[in-house]
Amino acid sequence: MKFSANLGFLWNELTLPDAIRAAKLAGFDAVECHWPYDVPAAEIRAALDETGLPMLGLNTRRGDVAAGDNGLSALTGREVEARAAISEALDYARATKTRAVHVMAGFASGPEAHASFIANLRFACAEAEAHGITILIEPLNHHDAPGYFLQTTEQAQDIISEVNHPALRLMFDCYHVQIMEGDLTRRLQNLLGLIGHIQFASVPDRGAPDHGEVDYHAIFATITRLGYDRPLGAEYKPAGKTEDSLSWFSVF
Ligand SMILES: O=C(O)[C@@H](O)C(=O)CO
Ligand SMILES: [Mg+2]
Repeated sequence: MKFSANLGFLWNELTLPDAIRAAKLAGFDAVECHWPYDVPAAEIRAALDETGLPMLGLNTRRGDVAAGDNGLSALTGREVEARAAISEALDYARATKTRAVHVMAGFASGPEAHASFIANLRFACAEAEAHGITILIEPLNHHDAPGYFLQTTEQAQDIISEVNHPALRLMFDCYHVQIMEGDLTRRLQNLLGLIGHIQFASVPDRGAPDHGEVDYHAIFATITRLGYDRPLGAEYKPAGKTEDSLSWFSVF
């Protein structure tokens, strides 16, 4: 198996360039992050070049986090901000050779929110395609993100088929999908052609994948059997130091 360190959670006490170096030292094959915008892209690019690790993904800005925003692209009336966030993320991705941008929907519901999300995703896909960047959408669970627009893979599947653009893919985060829908093995199998990236964490505590209600031995075996060989995103919250949370790494 190949693994990507999600630096939003792993080594998040370090600067992002140093976290990239720590992931390399620990033996990860790739990295991904959440919101890298406080760090000049050139510094990230230098750390990636130095370590040889690819950056698999980053997220669009959430908006006004202090006011409760968690993404902008499904927010009717906030299209200008949403598209600025998408363009900013794509520029940052190009400058760092990051492969995918996760377009965050935000807290919203209903047909207007759906229409806004579709229109903003079409904008994102058209911009991304020219640069070979993938656009990801990710269902989040309703305990961690109550009221988030995108909550299930079924809803994501409908959105992907309505947008109907080759740049748009599903971020299948096993942690969120297990909480909302379960049936991980069948869902991975059925959605394989739509999946752009897979992430994992224990359920329900979002820790390392060596405990909890999901048997990651079985899930990773399924992913391998399906022929998916890209790095899987370790997006979990270490109980202590990241280095002390990595015993699962040699097991899988
Ligand atoms: O699962 C998550 O929370 C992340 O993948 C993310 O990008 C949104 O916060
Ligand atoms: Mg995730």
